[in-house]
Amino acid sequence: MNQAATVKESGVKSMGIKARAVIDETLKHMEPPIQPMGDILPSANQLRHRYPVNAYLATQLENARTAINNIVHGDDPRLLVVVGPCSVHDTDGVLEYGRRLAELKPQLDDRMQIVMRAYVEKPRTTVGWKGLVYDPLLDGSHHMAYGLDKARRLMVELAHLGLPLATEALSPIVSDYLQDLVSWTAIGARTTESQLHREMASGLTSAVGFKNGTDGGVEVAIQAMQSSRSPHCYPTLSTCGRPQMRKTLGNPHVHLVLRGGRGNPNYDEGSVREYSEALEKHGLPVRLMVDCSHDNSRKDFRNQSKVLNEVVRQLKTGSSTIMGVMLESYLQEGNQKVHPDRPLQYGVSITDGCIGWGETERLLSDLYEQLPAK
Ligand SMILES: O=C[C@H](O)[C@H](O)COP(=O)(O)O
Ligand SMILES: C=C(OP(=O)(O)O)C(=O)O
Repeated sequence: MNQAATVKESGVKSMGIKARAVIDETLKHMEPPIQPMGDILPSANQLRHRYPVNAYLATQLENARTAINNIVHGDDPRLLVVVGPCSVHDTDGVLEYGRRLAELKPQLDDRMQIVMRAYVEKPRTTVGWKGLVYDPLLDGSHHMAYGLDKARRLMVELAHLGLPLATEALSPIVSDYLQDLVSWTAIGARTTESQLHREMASGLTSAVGFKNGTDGGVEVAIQAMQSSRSPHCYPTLSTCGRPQMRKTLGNPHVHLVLRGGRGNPNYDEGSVREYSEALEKHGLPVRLMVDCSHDNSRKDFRNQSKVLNEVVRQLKTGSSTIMGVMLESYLQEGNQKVHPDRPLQYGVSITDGCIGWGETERLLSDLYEQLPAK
């Protein structure tokens, strides 16, 4: 399916005629994605030029980042809701999901800030498919130039739907290809303790959520926050692709994300109180996000609604600590394995199990009813 046409035909209901004209003008200049081309990668600047952030998107991104930062700091009472697929493997399916979410979003905007997960890199516990950027054809061929191109193109198209985007920043090099399109960034449980990721986070323009470690350890995420709030100096590649020493100012918008650990949840009232005290003790803002998936759901997507209900209960008792939630959701519920001889089921995750669109719509509408008006 022609993706440019898909966006054009989507009829973004919440946008005016002027905004649509800007989108059409941008899409006119988009060429079809480059084809697999071996191990030469374009530079981040080349790809940014190919799929640019125009003036319309720049304003939208700035507004979304400001709103998210305000929520993180407690200056906006709305709930931050990061929702979307565990991973992107099929850009058509993810665009369809994005169109549905973009249609729902305006009805929720006054009580929550919706941000869509566009996770194009996946961390693995040992080995496995590492995401669209690394292996876009899902067959171990690792056409990374094609993967980067597809990922950036998808993010531009989703952003044009009016959706702020979230991603996990995994490779500090890949981050430069995509970060200008991202409004909320995760540093995952497997990399929270890594100095490279803390350095990267210290220079990102988006708010950054540090997950607690896979063993449930929250201390590493608190240390990561302390590190990333400080300036850093580190070697990397420039956006032109040359080795560069990068100096960062420190990121004041870092925060904690509770995702459970070793099969045990950590979103209960006692845990939230304990981690709030730890944040306070370290002089950090007492604001955190609860990831309803991963070990908080005991890795069963059917438990995400239970986690969300408990978060709502805590919010209703007046807790000002929880400022956001994360849900793993896609078009169809569950997940599937990639098999070379079997076609994939459309709209089903190939990484962690997700709740389906029907449940997502229901949960978000119920959540809206239970949240106080702004
Ligand atoms: O979020 C997805 C997964 O939990 C994460 O990528 C780790 O997956 P794995 O344990 O299957 O490698
Ligand atoms: C991999 C993820 O989370 P975690 O780092 O908590 O496992 C994710 O959110 O996709």
